[in-house]
This record gives sequence, structure tokens and C-alpha cells, in this order.
Amino acid sequence: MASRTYNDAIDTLNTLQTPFAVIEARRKAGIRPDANSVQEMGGYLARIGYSTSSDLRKLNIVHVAGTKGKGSTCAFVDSILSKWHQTKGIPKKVGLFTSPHLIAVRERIRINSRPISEEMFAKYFFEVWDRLESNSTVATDLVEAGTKPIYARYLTLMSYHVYLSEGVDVAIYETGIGGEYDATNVVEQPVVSGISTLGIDHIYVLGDTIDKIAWHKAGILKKGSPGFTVEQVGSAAEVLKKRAEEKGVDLKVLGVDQRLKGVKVRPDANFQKKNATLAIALAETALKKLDQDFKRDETALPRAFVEGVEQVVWRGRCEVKQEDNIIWHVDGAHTVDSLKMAARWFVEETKSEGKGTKVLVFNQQGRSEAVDFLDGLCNTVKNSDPAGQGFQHVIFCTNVTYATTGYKRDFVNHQYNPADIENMTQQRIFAEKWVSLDPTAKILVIPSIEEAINTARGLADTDGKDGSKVQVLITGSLHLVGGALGILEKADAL
Ligand SMILES: Nc1ncnc2c1ncn2[C@@H]1O[C@H](COP(=O)(O)OP(=O)(O)OP(=O)(O)O)[C@@H](O)[C@H]1O
Ligand SMILES: [Mg+2]
Ligand SMILES: [Mg+2]
Repeated sequence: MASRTYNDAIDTLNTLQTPFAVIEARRKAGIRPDANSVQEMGGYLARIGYSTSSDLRKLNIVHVAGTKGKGSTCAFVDSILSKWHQTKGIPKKVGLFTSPHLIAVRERIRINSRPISEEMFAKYFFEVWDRLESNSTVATDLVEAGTKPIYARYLTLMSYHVYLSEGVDVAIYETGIGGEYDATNVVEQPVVSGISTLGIDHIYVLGDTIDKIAWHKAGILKKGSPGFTVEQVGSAAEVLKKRAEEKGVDLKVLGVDQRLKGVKVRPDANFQKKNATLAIALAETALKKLDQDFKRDETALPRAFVEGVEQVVWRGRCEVKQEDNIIWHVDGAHTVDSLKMAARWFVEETKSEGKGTKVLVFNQQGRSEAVDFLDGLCNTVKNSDPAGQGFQHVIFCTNVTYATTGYKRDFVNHQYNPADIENMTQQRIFAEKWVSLDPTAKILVIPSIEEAINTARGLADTDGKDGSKVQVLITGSLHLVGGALGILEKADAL
């Protein structure tokens, strides 16, 4: 391979996406990830020169699964540990591995809270590539030389190489999908495992009941590693408890941490306090191992913890951006429950601007069940308004970033049916559903994020004449939100 820039790395990475047709065929044949998927990851690790037991142990992995709040919890842990690092020099380097990305792929692999640089990404990307191609590295019969893991798994594999090469001494890992068969579950002895709020998502892979989903998530609990979770809905709690017992893990169920009283958690909502509570327990457990002087104080949080929680940056979640006559509310929620949370957050934020026109910009690509996300979103806003006024304008757009140039490289996605995007099939289904939910709303179907944003700006010019600000909620997909933030900030701000 002649040229090896960041863009080359991303283009090459994109070739590892499973094409839509293959995904379809697998679904029809009922093929799902299974225990082999994790074994294979072990094989790939061996091929690039690492052992799952001794090398991964050096990373002191904090492992987090859950349906919602994984990323937020991981970001809290990262922020707390960074503050600890600033005051005590421990840990030396903090790794943070999350998914999906918001604006650029390299966000998924962070060191000391910053996405690794383009240069570093390209370097490690191709090092892994070469090692996988080579026949001369460690012998393993688990995977053949030359084979590569698919997109998300490749990034997981690469993250271990990055962190081990860069001397990271604590690494926070968000699972991709589920837990038991997730690529990140190749870790044998995490420092601690945490399970955030459970709900329904990824039903094809994980099953269609909360119990089946809980079974998968509990797969990250490991004997010998402490485990924590938050309060869960009925049967999910039972499943977690039972699996923990089977594995010999003393799983602690945390109520909201009383020491958070007076700490500014944003948004000031119960779900976020649960995320922060879990993160505190995970950070405490990691620090107990890393810092000999660390002692848990039952009555108050150390300053680094308070600052870590208050100053966390986790973009694309509950973000507010002001523009002349328009306020953008941006949240990447994409499940039934989290969209209700997002709608409630929007209602709270906009309460004082009662008369401003409300606009929704929504998309969710490639999940047929997404049409059921709309009820809660529509009704939460409508029911909270004294006059029963919901969104006056509703815009459904695809996740194509730009009107003329199409996708940004980091967002190229081969996993969806291209004809559906071309014809805006999904968006038309959403539009039809919304008519039944709120016949008074003005509904638009628009081909790109850029045009959707410009349309909302146009509405602000007409509706904002009375001095009120138009309130826009952008939600339904992290890809939509990432694209939108890039456009709103006229830059690829990370
Ligand atoms: N504990 C929670 N319960 C319900 N909703 C939540 C919770 N935490 C966050 N959310 C909502 O879900 C959105 C996504 O949060 P976050 O990125 O933390 O989740 P995640 O588990 O990493 O999800 P994914 O990786 O599937 O995008 C947030 O913007 C917020 O609206
Ligand atoms: Mg998810
Ligand atoms: Mg996430």
C-alpha cells in the first residue's frame, strides 16, 4: 500500500464494513454473533502479538455494558480519572474506547480524554493491518493469516495495540453490542465491570425481551473482578443477579450516590445521576488498585471526583447551541426509552421560551422498529404543553451529511440499503406515522442533514419575527447528531 494517510486508513477501514446484502443474507439464515466471535478476537490479538491474559491485564480495563448510558458512564469515569491524574499523576495515561463515533472515527480511541491524532491513528491502523497480513507473527489456528475482523472489531483490536504501545495504565471500554459475545469481552480480568441502564435495543442480535438482553450484558461480569450496576426494571435485575451468582461475582446494585448531593450533574435528571453513580463506583474501584493511597470516603466525594462529574464533556448528548433566532437542542438518543428522556429534557429546557415554535429534526436509519420511537417523542412534548401543542414542524431527513457532496468519509455506511436512502423510504414511513400521531404538524421529508438544518433556519426567519426563538430538537441517531454538529460548527470539531 503506497499511501498511508489518515484518509487512507478510514477508506481501508470502510472496506471492512459488512455490506447490506450480506447482513440481509445472514439475518435470513439466522446467523448471530456467538462464543466464536470472542475466541476469534483472541486469535486476532495473538496474531498482532498480544496475549489476552497477560497483555490486556496491563491495561487495567474498566468494562461497561448496558443499553443506555454506557458512553456517558465511560465519559464520567474518564473525566474523574483525568482529574485524579492532574492532581496525583496517577494514572499515568487514561484510555477511553467508545462507540459509535460522533464526528470522526478517531474519537473512538482516546488517550487522556483526547481522540488520538490522525497521524497516530494511521500509524497504528496500518501496523495492525500488516501484522494481520503477515504469516510470521505468533502462530494461532483461531484465525487465518490475512483475514481481518469487521469494522467495529478491527477498531477494538486496534485500540489494544494503541493503548499497549502508548503505555496506557487504565483503559475504559464501552461494549459495542451486548456483552457476552462483544469484541471487547475478550478481556479476561477487568479491574471492574459496570452495567448501566438496561432497555430494549438491538433485538435481532440480543433478543426481544429485557431478560434476554440482560443475559448478554451480564456476560461482561468476570469472577475475580468486582461488578456494579444501577437499579433495573423488574426481571432484568433478577437475570443480572442470577448470572452474577453463577459466575461467583458479588454484583452490587447502586442507588443514586448520596454524595452527589450538591454536585452539579448535567442534565439534572435521574438517569444522569445513575450514570454518574455507576461511574463513581467504577473509578473508585480502579483507583483502589492503581493508587495505594486511595481511600473511599463514605461521606463525601473527593474534589477530583466532583470536578470530574461536573466538568465531563460528552458531546452530542443533551447539548444546547444558540444561534441568532434559533436554539438547537441536540441529543443522540435512539431507543424508545432514551428518546422519551430526550423529549423530557427538551421540554424542560424550553419551558421558559413557551411561545417559540417547536421543530423536530429526526432520523434513524436501518432499523424498522424505529417507527415506534415516534409515539413517545410526540406525546411527551404534546402532553407537557398546557395547550397540547406539539412540534409545529417535523423534518425527517437521511443521515447523508451534505446536499451536494454526500457523506463525510467517516460516515460512509455500506450497511444500509442504498435504494432506501435514495428514495428516503424510511423517512417517508416516519412521516406517515407522524400524521397519525399529530395531524396538525407540518411535515417535511428532506434528503440531507445540511438541507434539514437550512430548512429549520428558514423557519426561524419566518417564525422568529416576533422576537421569540425557534426551538429545534435534533435527535434519533448519533450519525444525524454528529453530522448536524459538524455543520452547525462549520468545522469537524471534536
Ligand atoms: N441511564 C440512562 N437511561 C436512559 N437514557 C439514557 C441514560 N443515559 C443516557 N441516556 C440517553 O441516551 C443517549 C445516549 O447516551 P449514551 O451515549 O451514554 O448511551 P450509550 O449506552 O453509549 O448508547 P449507544 O452506544 O447505543 O449510542 C443520551 O443522549 C440520553 O438521552
Ligand atoms: Mg446502542
Ligand atoms: Mg455509546
